[in-house]
Amino acid sequence: MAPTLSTISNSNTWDVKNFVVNEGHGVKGLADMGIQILPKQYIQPLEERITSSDVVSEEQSIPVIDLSNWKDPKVDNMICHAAEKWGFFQIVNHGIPIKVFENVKDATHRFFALPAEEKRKYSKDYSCTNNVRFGTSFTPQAEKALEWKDYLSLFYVSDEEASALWPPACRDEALQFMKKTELVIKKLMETLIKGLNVKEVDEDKESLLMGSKRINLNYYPKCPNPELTVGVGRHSDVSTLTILLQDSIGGLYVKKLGSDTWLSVPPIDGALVINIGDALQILSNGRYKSIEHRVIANGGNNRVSVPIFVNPKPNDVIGPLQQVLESGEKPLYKQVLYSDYVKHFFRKAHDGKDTVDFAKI
Ligand SMILES: COc1cc(/C=C/C(=O)SCCNC(=O)CCNC(=O)[C@H](O)C(C)(C)COP(=O)(O)OP(=O)(O)OC[C@H]2O[C@@H](n3cnc4c(N)ncnc43)[C@H](O)[C@@H]2OP(=O)(O)O)ccc1O
Ligand SMILES: O=C(O)CCC(=O)C(=O)O
Ligand SMILES: [Fe+2]
Repeated sequence: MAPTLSTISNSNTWDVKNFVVNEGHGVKGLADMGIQILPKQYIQPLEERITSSDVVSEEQSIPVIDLSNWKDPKVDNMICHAAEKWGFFQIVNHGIPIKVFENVKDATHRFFALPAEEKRKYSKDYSCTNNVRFGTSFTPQAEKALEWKDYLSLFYVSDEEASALWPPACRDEALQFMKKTELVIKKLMETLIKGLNVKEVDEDKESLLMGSKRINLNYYPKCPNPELTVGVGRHSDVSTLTILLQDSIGGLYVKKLGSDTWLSVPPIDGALVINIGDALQILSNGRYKSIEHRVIANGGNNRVSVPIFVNPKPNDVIGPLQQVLESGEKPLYKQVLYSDYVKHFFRKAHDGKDTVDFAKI
């Protein structure tokens, strides 16, 4: 029987988690019912909520790098400097048509507007492939409090597989976004690798740095008590590099390196947010930083974001690159199978930067 607004308000007697997670309604299903009070399953401990005293100032934020004159070596220096000191930056004038961004954001809204029965076909229990997964929160089975977010996660294998298995509501736009960002991703990676004294990116290196890609479509519905919960908890990405498209709503916060303060990442029309992931932190022996970030919930608007996670291949072994250690630097990380690293990340709740301990010597 469909729950009524009054049973929903009393989340002691109604199984919210079953409705949202197992029945595949997602948190959007909950928000669409018009709940006025946040169910207790979403109330985060105080230390996980972001307050104004945690934020430095709205004026200070991550670097914005203009790529219109990429031939200028200063641009390469800015990219490597941002990767070392901030772990996060935005790029503008990158040459990717804005229409591609608009299309994939519209497609994200279109997918999440589908009825629960349609979206559920792509959930872990029903999806005919591990490469397509609709879900909610992060790891509901391991989390003490749920996160206010639904997602569709698409692991790219080939155009043919995407055409056959990705949801028609968003597959062409997601694929187009991946294709149109390819060149920028390649150039960013070459710049970063040159900055590590690696002269040549051969086939093995290319696989390690960008052998696989995953695109997520994130949906954060309007929330009745945004101050009590989070959109995404504190984490760093397990990718080498993440390319993130956010809409105009805002809500992404990034930890300032070496401090306990958080900076908001303001939406800039036409910009992409770039961040270093754990795999590149490990490969660079800690020179490039994968930085903790999180997303707040929003009381006034629905929000979407679309990250492309650029990764090693699942079967690659990652550890500090030999070229980085040539100068006599001591390795900080051991060699680990990348899929073991990712499985470790996905089997626990978000816990800030703790995932990287898995690879520490
Ligand atoms: C969702 O909210 C998020 C997501 C993120 C993501 C940040 C990233 O950086 S994603 C980039 C990750 N890298 C890759 O995907 C490339 C390499 N891929 C692999 O190594 C494998 O494909 C695999 C991801 C390890 C899955 O391999 P498989 O053999 O299929 O293993 P399983 O046993 O099925 O899965 C292991 C474990 O992980 C859970 N899981 C798998 N895929 C996802 C997914 N896309 N989203 C969420 N969880 C996933 C799966 O349920 C399994 O857990 P069990 O407990 O059921 O064993 C950042 C922030 C966010 O909020
Ligand atoms: O929605 C955002 O702005 C960031 C999402 C994020 O950090 C992630 O999906 O890994
Ligand atoms: Fe992230």
